Amino acid sequence: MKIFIINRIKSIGYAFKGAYLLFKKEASIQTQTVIAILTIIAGFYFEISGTEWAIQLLTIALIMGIEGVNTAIEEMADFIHPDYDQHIGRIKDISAGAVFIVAIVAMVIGAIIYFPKIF
Ligand SMILES: Nc1ncnc2c1ncn2[C@@H]1O[C@H](COP(=O)(O)OP(=O)(O)OP(=O)(O)O)[C@@H](O)[C@H]1O
Repeated sequence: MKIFIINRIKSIGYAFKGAYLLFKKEASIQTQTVIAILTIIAGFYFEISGTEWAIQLLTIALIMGIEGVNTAIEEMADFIHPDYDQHIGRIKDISAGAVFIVAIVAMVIGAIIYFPKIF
């Protein structure tokens, strides 16, 4: 049991290190952080409901989480096969496509929440 708890604490430490690397190194995550802060400010300004807060925060977490996974896939692809390769290109395109899908849905969710409050 003690070993289990120590290992879990170590895992949290590794996860913190990974999140720190993402925020420090990845321009796309930095951009998304700025957008997330702006939407949180907008949430307070327009006094969105509890449900809208939950959906907004979930959307922010989803987009940043999937961007983190995309970055990890790109890093792994570059490590395993640094040279140009059609398959690596396809893997990276599919990974970027996953981020794109979430980003489109996030924009639609933003429009559903804020359009009625602005217009
Ligand atoms: N080794 C490779 N072989 C073939 N095509 C590649 C390779 N590396 C990148 N590409 C192509 O270039 C695109 C961009 O790849 P890249 O790794 O620069 O990602 P990115 O989205 O620009 O990420 P970031 O902005 O985080 O660096 C890929 O989606 C793929 O189409």
